[in-house]
Amino acid sequence: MFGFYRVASAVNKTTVANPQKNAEEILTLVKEAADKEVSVVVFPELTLTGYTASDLFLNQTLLASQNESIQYILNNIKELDTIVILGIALLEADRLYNCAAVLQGGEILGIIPKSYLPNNKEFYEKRQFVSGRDIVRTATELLGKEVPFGVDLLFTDGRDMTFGVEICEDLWAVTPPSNHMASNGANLLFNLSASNELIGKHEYREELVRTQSARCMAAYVYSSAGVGESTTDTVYGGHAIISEYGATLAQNERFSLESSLITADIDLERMRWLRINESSYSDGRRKKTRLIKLKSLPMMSELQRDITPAPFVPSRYADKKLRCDEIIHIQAHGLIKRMTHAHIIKALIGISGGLDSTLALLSTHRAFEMMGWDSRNIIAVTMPGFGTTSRTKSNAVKLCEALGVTLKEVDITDISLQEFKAIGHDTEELSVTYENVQARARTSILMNMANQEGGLVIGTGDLSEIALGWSTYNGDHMSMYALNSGIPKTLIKYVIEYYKSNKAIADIIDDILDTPISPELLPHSDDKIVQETEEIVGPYELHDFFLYHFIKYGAKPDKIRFLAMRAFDIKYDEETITKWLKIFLQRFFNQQFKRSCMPDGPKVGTISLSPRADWKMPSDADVDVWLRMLE
Ligand SMILES: Nc1ncnc2c1ncn2[C@@H]1O[C@H](COP(=O)(O)OP(=O)(O)OC[C@H]2O[C@@H]([n+]3cccc(C(=O)O)c3)[C@H](O)[C@@H]2O)[C@@H](O)[C@H]1O
Ligand SMILES: Nc1ncnc2c1ncn2[C@@H]1O[C@H](COP(=O)(O)OP(=O)(O)OP(=O)(O)O)[C@@H](O)[C@H]1O
Ligand SMILES: NC(=O)CC[C@H](N)C(=O)O
Repeated sequence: MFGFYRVASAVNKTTVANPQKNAEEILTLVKEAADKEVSVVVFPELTLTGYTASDLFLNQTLLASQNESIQYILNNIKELDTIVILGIALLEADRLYNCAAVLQGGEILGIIPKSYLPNNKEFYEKRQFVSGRDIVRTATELLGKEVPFGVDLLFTDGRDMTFGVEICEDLWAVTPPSNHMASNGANLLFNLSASNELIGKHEYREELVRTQSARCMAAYVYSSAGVGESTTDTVYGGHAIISEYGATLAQNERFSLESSLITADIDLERMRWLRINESSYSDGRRKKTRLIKLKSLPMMSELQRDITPAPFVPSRYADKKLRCDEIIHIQAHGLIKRMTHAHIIKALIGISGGLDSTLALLSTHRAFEMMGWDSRNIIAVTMPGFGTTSRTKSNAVKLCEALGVTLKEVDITDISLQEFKAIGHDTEELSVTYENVQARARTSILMNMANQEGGLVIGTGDLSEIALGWSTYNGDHMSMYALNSGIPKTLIKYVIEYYKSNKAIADIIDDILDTPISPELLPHSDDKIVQETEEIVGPYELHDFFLYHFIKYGAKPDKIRFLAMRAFDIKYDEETITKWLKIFLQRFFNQQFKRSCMPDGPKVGTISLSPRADWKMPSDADVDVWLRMLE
């Protein structure tokens, strides 16, 4: 389903040194996983014997019993598609290896030995096992059959999933084997562990799993031994973790007295496309691997993963002050460098009482504060036209007064009427010409005033408008420094909201946030806004969602629609989402020419559309292939 797979981490209740009893518990969990449409389920290290069997591993009876239990499990999973990864002790060439066995449909597909054996303090694995670090391109015999054996094994379904397996300490080593597995194409990594609990260790463990998933641009599924393991010297809490690209998707409650199983729906298609976008991934050294083909996997009937409707906005758990301060600092530092370099001490901003010019003014003001510059050198220009309402104008004026910046007013009605006359435009015809004449008049005034004042014009257009080309070419599209160009509309609102911590402007900001988004280019009716942007181009929350998935993961339109339906639930139906997604794609393609010559401006989040840095695209590319996916 659009590159999603359900994976599970199981922690079985263990009976040390009793493989047959453990096999029964394992089978119960495997059946639960299969019922939940899980593709792969991973169990803890040395699952069948228990990790803490110690010198009993050196006794023939335990090993024989373990192998019988493997056969028993194979017999019982013949009809299942779910892949099962178990920890086993393997006798090979008269040495004992601590291994992971990958089982599917009654067969062992491969066995991977542990590379790094912990051998200090509470761990003494080298007493029983040897490292399999150098085992490559070989096979072993188990239960009368030849099975691929080595650290070079990867498993693929031939579609979006390729996985590799490592064992506990492997992840804690300086160079975990999963690094190489990921470099060779594994986008899903499993770890079978036995990690005892010590004060604070679980936090470090989770961090390790999470950061390894980020470093490897993969999903990482971890299962550690738990209840029933020997407590002779240590206690095992049974930690299960599923992370994907730096985020933990699921984690269990440790210290459970029963078996547990957690699942998560991971997006492996996303991992593949992220990697294509990272040159350091492509530069990773490749080693020789053996790719084992999996049989068909269970199909997921429904996605069980939360998709955020506001991917650009920090989650409610994030520290708002930290996030906003970071954004404002990036903006302010961009502007400070530009102004000091150009020996310019004044900044000009067309101030409309809308969201974008409000943020541009606030962040410019913050930059001036940081530098101890006189805020009167910020020249805010209000330029009322045919559509300007008293609400927006008065908010603009009040904000400038509260911030102590210089406020100037230049009415653009006469200039616009003169331009209409000069080009022979009928003033009753409220066309795009009518709108753009005003937008261009404002830019022309700002730039001419900048020459007069020796100042720099601050651009206000945001990332969402830049994506949609919702600006007038060579009008508000142009400036000397596009301060908001890296911030999408949904994030602009979030940052402006934060500025309310300044009590002197809190009420004004509330009203600005409450005003419908509008270019105010068409004549108002009874001082009311007649032109609501989101009714014309569509809701910005949808466009920001589309933009994020389109750029960051190169997602196909049908997947973006699927994700949007999941994220927005009943707020928008499929027809509405499809309609605005088509508009997004059409505008994104046919408005590239505006981006190709956009002014400099700071990148703020992971997505920018600067033609010099992040996004290079022909201005005459055809959008049909993308639109067809929505038919
Ligand atoms: N691929 C291409 N390469 C080069 N040029 C291309 C082109 N496609 C069209 N063009 C040319 O570009 C021109 C069209 O672009 P342009 O003149 O900008 O005009 P256009 O994009 O048609 O109109 C601007 C729109 O932005 C809205 N707006 C303006 C200002 C502020 C806001 C706001 O809410 O913030 C919104 C305004 O309401 C209007 O609907 C045409 O003359 C066309 O020939
Ligand atoms: N009445 C006005 N006075 C001064 N500048 C204006 C006026 N109207 C528009 N502008 C300038 O043109 C830019 C684009 O206009 P627009 O109205 O779309 O933006 P906004 O009001 O700042 O924000 P939003 O697009 O979120 O409503 C503004 O940010 C502002 O710099
Ligand atoms: N079984 C192991 O390899 C355990 C070692 C590892 N450092 C841990 O405590 O998680």
